[in-house]
Amino acid sequence: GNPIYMNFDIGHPLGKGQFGCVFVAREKTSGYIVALKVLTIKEIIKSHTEKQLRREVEIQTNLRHPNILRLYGHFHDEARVVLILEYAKKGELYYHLRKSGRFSEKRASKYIYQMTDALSYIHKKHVIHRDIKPENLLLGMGDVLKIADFGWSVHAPSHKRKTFCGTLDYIPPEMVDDEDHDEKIDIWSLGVLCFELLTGTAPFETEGGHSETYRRIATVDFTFPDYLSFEAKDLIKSVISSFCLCESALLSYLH
Ligand SMILES: O=C(Cc1cc(-c2ccc3c(-c4nc5ccccc5[nH]4)n[nH]c3c2)n[nH]1)Nc1cccc(F)c1
Repeated sequence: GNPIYMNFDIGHPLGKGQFGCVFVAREKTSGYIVALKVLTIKEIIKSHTEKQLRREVEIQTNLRHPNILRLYGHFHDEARVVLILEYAKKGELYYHLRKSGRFSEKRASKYIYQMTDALSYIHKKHVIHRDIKPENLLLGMGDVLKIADFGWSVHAPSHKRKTFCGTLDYIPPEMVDDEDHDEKIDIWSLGVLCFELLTGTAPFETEGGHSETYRRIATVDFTFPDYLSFEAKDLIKSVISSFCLCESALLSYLH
């Protein structure tokens, strides 16, 4: 029969993604609106992202959560791979943040709540996103947040036991970087995202180069604008510093 993309009326491009372009499309029989992401096989091979693509398809196919963009399926011909993704009616969160400069605490707290719900769902499945940022977030109807990209997500390392019995001195480096530490990377990003939604800027953003930014992250060197409520500052401080605390506590113990 016809190649499967004949089942879709292809509409306008929605955006040029990292690895390919995304089009709005309507499935002919059901009239269902979707986002089709077209990746050329040549590009996938050239950028050696085949393994990452397979992992992302596998992860995203198995995730079912209102705040995680659905991957309905995928198909390919000899030249390209096409992903059938959920269409998010209100587009990129980043666009709305730039347009309004910064969100009210009421609006930002709704998005952070939805993010937290989605993160606890994927962490229970031992999936870590590792790339939470406004550019990877979309908005569906009713202002529902949708995590769109799982390009850098991984399955957390499987652990025999949670706590170490005996001294820490003999544990290998890979065990130091344990699952809890990994999941905390997403929580750290949640703190950074919270700051960015409330102020329109990233907390450690600097005009200087990367080294300046790294220094500021390592020393948790950021300041809050005056308009933030005590609660907002308290939440961001506790989320960001809890990561540093456990990280530095563990490392200082080991040296
Ligand atoms: O590549 C992505 C993530 C992704 C999602 C999208 C994307 C981009 C835009 C939209 C939109 C959308 N709706 C809009 C409304 C107005 C303006 C712009 C809009 N974009 N809906 N759904 C989308 C989905 N681009 N890239 N996932 C992926 C990649 C490889 C394997 C896999 F299993 C998943």
